[in-house]
Amino acid sequence: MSLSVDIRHQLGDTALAATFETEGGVTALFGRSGAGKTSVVNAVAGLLRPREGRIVLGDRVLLDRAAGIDVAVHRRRVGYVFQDARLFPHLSVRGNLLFGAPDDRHLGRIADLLGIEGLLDRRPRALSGGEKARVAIGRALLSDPALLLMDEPLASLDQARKEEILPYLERLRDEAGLPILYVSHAVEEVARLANTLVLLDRGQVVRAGPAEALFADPGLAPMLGPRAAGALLSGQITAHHADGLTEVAVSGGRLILPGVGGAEGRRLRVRIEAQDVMLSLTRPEGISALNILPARVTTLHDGQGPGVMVQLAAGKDLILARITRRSAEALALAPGTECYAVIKSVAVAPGDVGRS
Ligand SMILES: Nc1ncnc2c1ncn2[C@@H]1O[C@H](COP(=O)(O)OP(=O)(O)OP(=O)(O)O)[C@@H](O)[C@H]1O
Repeated sequence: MSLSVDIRHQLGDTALAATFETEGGVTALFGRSGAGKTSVVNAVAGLLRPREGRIVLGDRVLLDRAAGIDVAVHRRRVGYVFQDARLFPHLSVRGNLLFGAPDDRHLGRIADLLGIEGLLDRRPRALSGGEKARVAIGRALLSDPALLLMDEPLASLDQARKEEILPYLERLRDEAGLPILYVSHAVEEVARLANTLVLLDRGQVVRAGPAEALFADPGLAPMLGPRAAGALLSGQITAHHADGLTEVAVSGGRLILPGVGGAEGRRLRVRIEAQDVMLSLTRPEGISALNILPARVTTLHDGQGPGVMVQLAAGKDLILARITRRSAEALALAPGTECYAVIKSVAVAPGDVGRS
């Protein structure tokens, strides 16, 4: 289901002006603190009432200032998951899940989707942070929403709990069939989940579009953080090896990655960080790195320091490599240069690999 947002509002000193469209899946709102992410989500929920604009979900107009339409919060059919789970302490997990649900028909399916079937009779105080987050997501889903809003749902969790929940969020994205507007300022999370990326800065949308294209854009690296920049490759598991490595076919060749779970044939999204990619003009021999992909330089983008971000085409995928300007000059890299992208297997962390 599509969502179209086109709003303007004054927030103190910040002029919020957000325009973007998405066809469904996960749309991530990304930007630094104060960029306006929560305000956009609140406007979609109906909690913030923009001075001007239009918000349309599927064929329902939620807001149209010019036409005098402003649908009330409880009629918008949006589920909202906050950073802190906000569960009711006096209700069991079952009671929390069914609070606001029209009936309990979907309780079993949603509890199964989120892996909380065994927790239904517990009270929130007897849950871990990750379990609380999953119950909060379940409660939002059971209210029969047409759209799910998630404002930093993992921000209060440690890395291990985040890793625990991300696969459930991927399932939700792929199986629940409802659009998700997802606020985060964690690049890894956005890289795992987003189909569409909306980059916000000081209240304005800087860029909006398909996540793969934006992650591969060297010009956006400063905004994502040069150390966090990295392209997304789509691949498919072809074999699990006895030494714990997994072979993944990508359009430009094959990658050997450390222990990726999933059956052969499973489609994956792999994030390769730009700082983990080396470039060579000849195919390297006698090197420990297991991944060597033939590639062609498409663009070079100067950073502010001594670094340069190189975008390469490897098959149908784009890769980013962050190298020094000195190296780029020594190799005489220019658009069209044929080279090899060299990636250490262990540089790809388990959190960089997700379902696609
Ligand atoms: N009611 C308000 N009155 C005045 N200014 C506001 C109000 N609400 C938000 N702002 C300002 O608008 C800007 C955007 O805030 P918002 O909470 O949407 O940002 P955010 O990107 O979600 O930030 P964070 O990542 O810190 O949650 C901030 O500068 C904030 O101070």
